[in-house]
Amino acid sequence: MANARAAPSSHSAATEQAYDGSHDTGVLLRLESVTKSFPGVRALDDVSMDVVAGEVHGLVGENGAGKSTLMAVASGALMPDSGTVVVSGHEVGSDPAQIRSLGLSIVRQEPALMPDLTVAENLLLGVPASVRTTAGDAARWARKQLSAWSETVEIRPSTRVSALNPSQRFIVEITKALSQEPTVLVLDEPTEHLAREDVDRLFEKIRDVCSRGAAVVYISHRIKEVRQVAHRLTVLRDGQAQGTFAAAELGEQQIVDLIVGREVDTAFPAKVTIRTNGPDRLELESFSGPGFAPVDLVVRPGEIVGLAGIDGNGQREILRAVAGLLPSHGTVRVDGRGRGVGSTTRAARAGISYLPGDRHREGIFAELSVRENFAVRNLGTIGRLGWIRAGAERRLTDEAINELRVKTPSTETAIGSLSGGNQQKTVLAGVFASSPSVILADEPTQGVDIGARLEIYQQLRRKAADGTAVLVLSSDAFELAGLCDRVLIVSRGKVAAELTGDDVTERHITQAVLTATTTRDPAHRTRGGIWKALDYTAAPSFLIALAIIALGVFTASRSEFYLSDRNLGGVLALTATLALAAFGQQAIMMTGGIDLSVGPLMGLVVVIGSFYLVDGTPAGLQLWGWLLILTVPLGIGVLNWTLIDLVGLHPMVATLATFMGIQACSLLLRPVPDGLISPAITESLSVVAGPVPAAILVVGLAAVALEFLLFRSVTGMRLRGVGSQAEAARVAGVRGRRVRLVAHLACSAFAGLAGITLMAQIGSGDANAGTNYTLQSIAAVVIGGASIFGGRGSFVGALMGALLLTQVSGVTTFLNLNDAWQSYLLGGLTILAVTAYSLSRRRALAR
Ligand SMILES: Nc1ncnc2c1ncn2[C@@H]1O[C@H](COP(=O)(O)OP(=O)(O)OP(=O)(O)O)[C@@H](O)[C@H]1O
Repeated sequence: MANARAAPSSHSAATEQAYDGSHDTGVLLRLESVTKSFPGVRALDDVSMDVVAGEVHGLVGENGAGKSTLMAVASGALMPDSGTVVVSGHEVGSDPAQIRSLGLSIVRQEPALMPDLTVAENLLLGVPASVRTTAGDAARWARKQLSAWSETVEIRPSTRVSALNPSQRFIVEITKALSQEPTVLVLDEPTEHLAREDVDRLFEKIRDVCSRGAAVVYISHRIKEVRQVAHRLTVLRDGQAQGTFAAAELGEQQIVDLIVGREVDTAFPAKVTIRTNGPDRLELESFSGPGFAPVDLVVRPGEIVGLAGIDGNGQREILRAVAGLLPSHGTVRVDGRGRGVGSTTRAARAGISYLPGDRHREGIFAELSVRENFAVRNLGTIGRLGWIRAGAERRLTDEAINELRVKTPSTETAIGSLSGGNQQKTVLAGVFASSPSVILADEPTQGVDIGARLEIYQQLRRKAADGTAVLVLSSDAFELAGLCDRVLIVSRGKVAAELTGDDVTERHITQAVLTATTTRDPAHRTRGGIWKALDYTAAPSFLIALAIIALGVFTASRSEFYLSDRNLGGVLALTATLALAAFGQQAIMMTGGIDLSVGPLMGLVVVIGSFYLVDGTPAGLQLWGWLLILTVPLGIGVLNWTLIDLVGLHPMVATLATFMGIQACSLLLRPVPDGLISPAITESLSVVAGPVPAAILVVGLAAVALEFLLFRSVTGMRLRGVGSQAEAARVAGVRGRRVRLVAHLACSAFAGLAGITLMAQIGSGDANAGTNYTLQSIAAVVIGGASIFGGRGSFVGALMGALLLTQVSGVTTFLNLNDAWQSYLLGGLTILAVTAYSLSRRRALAR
């Protein structure tokens, strides 16, 4: 950025290329008169733009100008109010799958990845079937795709996406887009989280894409990058196109003026040294944590200190440990006080305020309004005696968002609907207003437009001048050079160099980062330990097996009858029934749903059987009975799906309604238990092989087959993908509704099968026979490792969970415990399992 003011430029005839159709033959993406409004805002107003073969087309504009919305329309994710989209010569509607098959790939500001799926699975699901390999070959194929990005890439195909840091998520997203060999590649602020060497790699890929005749749309606020890479650029302002220009003919300042539409000062605020006799504002002494060795560091009042380094060298971990987000050892002093941090509450109490680098995951509460997002960081100022002072809240919010020029229809708008840059500004406004002693800022200007970027630099400088210590982490050496008084170069977990005074330049920082040669202390590598082990899919089954064996051995030592054939056979038969119900519950929970109607449905099957499958019923009528037993559950599955997916009811509400409806039908048909099921049928359903019921053998084989389907087939990946992140799955071309329909049908079908085995066990028509199975099936899958939020679980885990629950119900008798113990044990086990699994997931998340 030049230290100069420039006059706003007009759209000179020399730079603007009016499109006269001469490029028609090479147009790969055409947007014509596209208009799109959201409540309170016209995001796009009659915007037209052509992207031609072989070019990089820059798309620039302030935060909220409409760039992402335009590309969402181009990729089919959003339906425009009017206007047309033509991709590779075909006029298209809002059909992401069709547009993708025509060769348009998009890398969004927030990667559309499914967090519970592995890197390989995300890559596989994200590409069209024509490019895709088989599920069994996914790991090898993914490794190949990733190594095309870089031979030294540190992303393993088997790692869950939830454990990746933002930069790695972008690399996976870009790799996914590139592996489709796109005709039009849209990159929406791809470099905000990338380290310098990855930016260079990306530019190389962009050149490759163009050299094979495809086109790239490049959205960025980094004008230098846009000028470096783009052939032409289109400027958007307040939803209107300001023209398309040949990039080489525009200077940096001209681009800035076109974007902002007014005179902009692009100078960094002057650096001022403040001298005080007081203690250092922030002091780290022998401060160590996961990913970095003991660090000594001070930030004096009024100082802005930068942290630089190649991504993954520990600089982010230092910042996060000071913020209390990572465990640490050593001393942190703020104004000479304090000893350790260890938690975010203690950090906040010490006056440390953290601006997260991962805005989507840690920075915003997407469903809450702009006002609430601001307020949550300033409860100390706007709260009194536990209550929010509405007047102060409104006033401070208005002031803060005006200062940073947050573009929002109102402060009551949900922050999730703002453009990325405006979200970032809101989070920053909250941090600034909290008047902290120390500001830790991780990539403070990510996604922020040029005008606001300068405002942020000025605010940081003003905060520093007021005595706040500012520690900034940025992958942009230019930003660090312009903003910081000192820059620390972190390499392999250690501070390898310090640049001060005149040495704080972009060139010196880049040079120091690239030449830093410390060695990492092996003791400070990240440790996963037990939590990481628990995060593996098979871990719950393993733990349950241990619990079953321990409980079994203990009970057998107390009662010789426990290991009798009769008891074991009984436990296994009951397990088969519960496991079948749990398989159904698992299928639906995998998609993020829940089915409360499972139990009554089992009861209804028993009731139907008690009318048609009794001795003396003609064969034709028995056949009719079997037909009903098999089809009624499928009908219930369709009904549940209709209520949830088509009518829009919450799964809990919808299936509670069907729970009551089915129960009422069963009670109407069988107000009291009656109707003896034909012994011939119950006996044939209760065949045993030695002490082992055939049913449990079939159920065991089914669990293995289902597990294989879940983890080794594209269908299984889709099921998990929809539950893990429905929107990302949709972007990946997965038809969520269809997947949920299959899950509902599977759930009810398994409940029907469980009803049949239950019928064999109780032998007569009892409307209440199945009701307990609803909660038990949920408990079994949760103990088996499923997440009630979807995306995680296991059929083998569900079977093991069912076995443990059945075992627990039985052992109380052998241990002479009263019946209440069944509930204690059941509740205790569920809480223990859920706590262990959710802790393991949190600990396994990216640092
Ligand atoms: N789903 C939505 N609901 C409501 N408003 C929306 C939605 N998506 C975008 N907007 C609004 O449309 C306008 C344009 O947003 P868009 O994300 O396209 O801007 P942008 O140019 O990409 O900005 P940035 O550079 O900050 O990413 C903004 O005012 C934004 O708040």
